[in-house]
Amino acid sequence: MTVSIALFTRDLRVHDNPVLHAAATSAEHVIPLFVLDPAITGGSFNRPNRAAFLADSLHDLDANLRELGGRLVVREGEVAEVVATLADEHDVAEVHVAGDVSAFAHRRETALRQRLQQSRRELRVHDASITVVPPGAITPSGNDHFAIFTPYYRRWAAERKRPVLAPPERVSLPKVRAGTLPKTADICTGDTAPDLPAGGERAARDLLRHWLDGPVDDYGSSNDDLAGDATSRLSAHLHFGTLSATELVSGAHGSPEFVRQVCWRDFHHQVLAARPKSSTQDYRGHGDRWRRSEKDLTAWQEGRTGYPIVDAGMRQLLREGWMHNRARLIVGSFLSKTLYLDWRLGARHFLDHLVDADVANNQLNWQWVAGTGTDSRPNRVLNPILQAKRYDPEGEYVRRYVPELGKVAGAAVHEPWKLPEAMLKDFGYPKPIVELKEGLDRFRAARGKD
Ligand SMILES: Cc1cc2nc3c(=O)[nH]c(=O)nc-3n(C[C@H](O)[C@H](O)[C@H](O)COP(=O)(O)OP(=O)(O)OC[C@H]3O[C@@H](n4cnc5c(N)ncnc54)[C@H](O)[C@@H]3O)c2cc1C
Repeated sequence: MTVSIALFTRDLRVHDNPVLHAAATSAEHVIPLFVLDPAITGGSFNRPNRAAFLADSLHDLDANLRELGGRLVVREGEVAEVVATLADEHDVAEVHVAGDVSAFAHRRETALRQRLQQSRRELRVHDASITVVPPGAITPSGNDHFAIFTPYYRRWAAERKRPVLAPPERVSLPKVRAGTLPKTADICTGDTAPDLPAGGERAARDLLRHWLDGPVDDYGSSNDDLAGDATSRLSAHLHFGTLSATELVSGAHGSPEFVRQVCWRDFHHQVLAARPKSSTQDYRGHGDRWRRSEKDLTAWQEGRTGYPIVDAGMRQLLREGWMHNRARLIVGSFLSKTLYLDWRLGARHFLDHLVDADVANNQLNWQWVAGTGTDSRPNRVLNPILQAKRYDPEGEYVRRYVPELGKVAGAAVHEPWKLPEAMLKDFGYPKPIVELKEGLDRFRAARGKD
């Protein structure tokens, strides 16, 4: 009898899963394993919104594996130790795991390899599981990664993608104790966002079907329409791997604008893989000496800056654990440029609340917005009023998330300070915490651009 282990990390699905597929075809029996590692549950990345999504996803994965004749095996403990012990108990020949790019993932892979080597067992790492094109698989001449998106995208688009894999026909377990599927509270305590989406592969596949059935065709013309909410909302599923990016791209090939956007995800992963320190250190420093202001930071976090479009984005984050990409760009520029506060503070707040947050996409998008990353125009500053009028022309998005301004019709909602003083007071909405010109002058001076 041969046994393999499929170690799930952030590939919590049975469809198009190279790890599960290889483990199930390389041995007669497979142990589909998830390990709750205290290094994760005790770390600063573990937050209620993602914990709830993870718990949903694990329960759903278990249900999907049961339909294939198996179930999810759960253990708690240090991952390399747990896997090695289980491998010894069942005389496992191969352990399969997805390749990943964060510093934690690198440490996990090294520890697993070393620990398994002690008992001459093999670790097989599947690099095209989390991204479409494995990080490092394509490089420009003379560099170990692409630092500019457009040339990366050209090469990425031309690259041959692996075929989409069907779920294994059968998942046959050896006799093994299943362990206990965790509830959200077992992973992390604290309040979740009131309108948090559900996790799990079934929810992902419902969204995918709906998305590919029509909305994806309009992506190029509507992805920046804040009120239209016309993006896929698949980001958390891509983060937890309840949907495979390869399958998404393969199904969406008729919408090149959408596929190009998904490519940003691979782009940031290959930057982080080559420059692990860019999760905390400037990718391209400008010698910034960021301001410090608890008051400004709190106003931004709570959505009380006095700029309705910024506040709407920040409150969407608190309500849903998710924010529209255009709003992320606006609030990010506002924090790091208009307020000139350290991008790491913004990234930290996003990590605390975003259900889709991951190190590559969050930290490197923050660096892009702050001009310390891969943006070729690092000193551009988004004017929140112009952005609001362009991407929320009727003010609908703002009224949805800033109810105090619910009675202000049309685009007037973007400049409440122009309303009669008494009316504004009645609404209880704050005055702007900074003049835009003051913020712009300060930023330009700091970057030596005045
Ligand atoms: C400051 C800031 C922080 C961000 N933090 C994250 C994060 O932690 N996690 C995250 O997944 N995305 C992040 N993004 C990127 C983007 O905002 C989200 O991926 C997107 O809003 C998710 O919604 P959607 O699934 O409807 O996207 P869609 O527009 O439908 O796009 C489809 C998929 O493409 C990928 N994608 C789209 N845009 C980007 C991008 N700019 N960078 C990387 N991948 C992208 C995502 O996986 C997304 O789900 C951030 C952007 C900014 C400006």
